[in-house]
Parts: sequence; C-alpha cells; structure tokens
Amino acid sequence: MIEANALTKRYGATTAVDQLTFTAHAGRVTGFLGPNGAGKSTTMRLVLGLDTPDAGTVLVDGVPYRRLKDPLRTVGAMLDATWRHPGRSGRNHLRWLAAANGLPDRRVDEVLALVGLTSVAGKRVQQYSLGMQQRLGIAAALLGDPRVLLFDEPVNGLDPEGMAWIRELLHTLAAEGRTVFVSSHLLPEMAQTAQDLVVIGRGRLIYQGTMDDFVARTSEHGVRVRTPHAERLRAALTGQAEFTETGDVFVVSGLDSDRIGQLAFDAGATLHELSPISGTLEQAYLDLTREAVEFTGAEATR
Ligand SMILES: Nc1ncnc2c1ncn2[C@@H]1O[C@H](COP(=O)(O)OP(=O)(O)OP(=O)(O)O)[C@@H](O)[C@H]1O
Repeated sequence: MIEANALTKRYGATTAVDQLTFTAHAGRVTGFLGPNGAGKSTTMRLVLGLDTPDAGTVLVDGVPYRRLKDPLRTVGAMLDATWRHPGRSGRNHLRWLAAANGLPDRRVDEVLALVGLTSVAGKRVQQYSLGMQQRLGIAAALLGDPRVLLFDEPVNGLDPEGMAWIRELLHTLAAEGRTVFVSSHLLPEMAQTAQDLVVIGRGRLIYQGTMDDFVARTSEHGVRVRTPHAERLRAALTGQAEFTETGDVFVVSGLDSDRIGQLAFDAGATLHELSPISGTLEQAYLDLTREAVEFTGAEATR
C-alpha cells in the first residue's frame, strides 16, 4: 500500500505537489494520471525517498521509504527506462544491482526469464531496443520481489505487443497481492490496465476512486437511436428528454433505452438502432482536467 497524506513539495515559487492525499491499495493496479507538469514524477520521487517533502508524509507499506530496512525488497520502481549503463550486458547490470542490494545472484536469472530477456541477457544494453530497455527496467524493479511497484510511463514507445505484455504483467503482479502504481499518458491503454485511479492537476488531487466510477462520471452518456420516422420520434421525445439530431440519428440523454424504446413504439416510430453510449476514460479525463490543465494547447504550441 502507498499512503500519501497532505504531501507537499515546492521548487522555488512552483508548488509541484500540493497537499496531496491518496491511497494506492494492495492487490490493485492504480493508474496515476494528470496533465503535463501536474506533479506525477515528483510524487513518485517522493514515494521513493529521492526527494524530501516540504510537508506531509508518504508511507510505503506503513513506513517512510528512508526508514525501510530492505528498500529493494519492499518497493521496486522504473522511473526512467532510458537510463542505462553503457557497455554493460543486461545480465551484468542486474547482477551489479543485486550485489549492491544484498540480493542473491540467482534472482537475476529469475527476473530475466520473467521479462523475457534470457536469450539477450549477454548483449550490451546499448544494443537493446526501447522495448528491451523497458523490460530490463522492469526486471530491475522486480529484483527484490517487492510488494509495492511503481512504474512511470512503462509503455512509452512500445509496440502493441509490448503494451499488451506490460498490461498482462501488471495484472499478474496485482493479482499476486502487490500494490501496482503506474502513470501513463495513453488513456485507452490505462483504461484496460488500471482498476483504480488517482488523478491530479497542478499538484492537487482531483479524483481518487475506481476506474468504473470515474468513467461513469463522463458527460458522454446517452442513447443513440436511429429511425426512418424522425418526425414521430422527435414529437415523442420533445419535453421528455434532451436530444440532438443528425439526419436519422438521435442522441438522447436523460432517458434510458427501455423508456426510449417504449416512447418510440407508442409513437409508431420504427427503430433501426437503440444503443447506450458508454463513456470513455478519455472523455471523463478531459471533462475533469479541463480546468486543471497547466498548459493549454495554445500555450503548448508557442
Ligand atoms: N527539480 C525541479 N526543479 C524545479 N522545478 C521542478 C523540478 N521538478 C519538477 N519541477 C516542476 O514541478 C512541476 C511538476 O513536475 P513533474 O515533473 O512532477 O510533473 P509530471 O506530472 O510528472 O509531468 P509530465 O507528465 O510532463 O512528466 C512542474 O511545474 C515542473 O516544472
């Protein structure tokens, strides 16, 4: 479990993390979302004791990182997958990490197998593709068999196969009872990966809860209806619900599909389609973060 309580970090005049309180639970994949500059990387660094908070606390399985007796056995992280040790092989990189942290050498081969790098373990990391570097970063995070895992943008630059592999791995790690805390800018990918969400904007919490509840908040709800009898349907819906009309397609909000079907039937309007529109993570996210976006599109393109 990761528990942040009123966590605050300032850099000069910038408050990167502002009174942030959230919990990432064991046995769940928690997605960490926020616009650029919202404070995600800073938060992850605070969790890992790489930075000191100005106020508040963050605990990893009940203990501040710096007081953990065996940090690598408690928490593993992949913050910057492109960091590498030029000239060293993947296996030697992990051996070096294991030795520095008092972990058994045999664990190196176990994690190499776990991430599918056994056959290239002797190759120099310089020659690794981005996908292989990501896998090596994940292997390093898993080295101490930790209960808590943090991944910053683990699918960045990966092909669909690589993304599917990471998704599967994160699900497995959570199913084993671990806490998995992961940031990503790829919302459709996150929608398939995370069960819980922590969303921040300008360093502050704007949502904490389940993915399902978050998506249910979206304004993109309604029912799509297609009819050759637009006039009859329009008359039936007027005063009963809000709707938009484009050709023979109506998008109705405020009534469920059972009720719309009944109204259409009573009005003698044949329906060729009656389908609820479910919200997407992307829509819910855009709705919620609109005001919290630090750099608007206009500013970002300057
Ligand atoms: N070492 C630092 N010195 C000064 N300012 C910093 C430092 N690290 C972060 N910041 C500032 O703190 C804010 C939060 O940055 P952070 O990198 O945590 O955001 P982020 O959500 O990870 O962004 P991105 O999605 O772009 O990676 C930004 O305004 C950033 O410029």
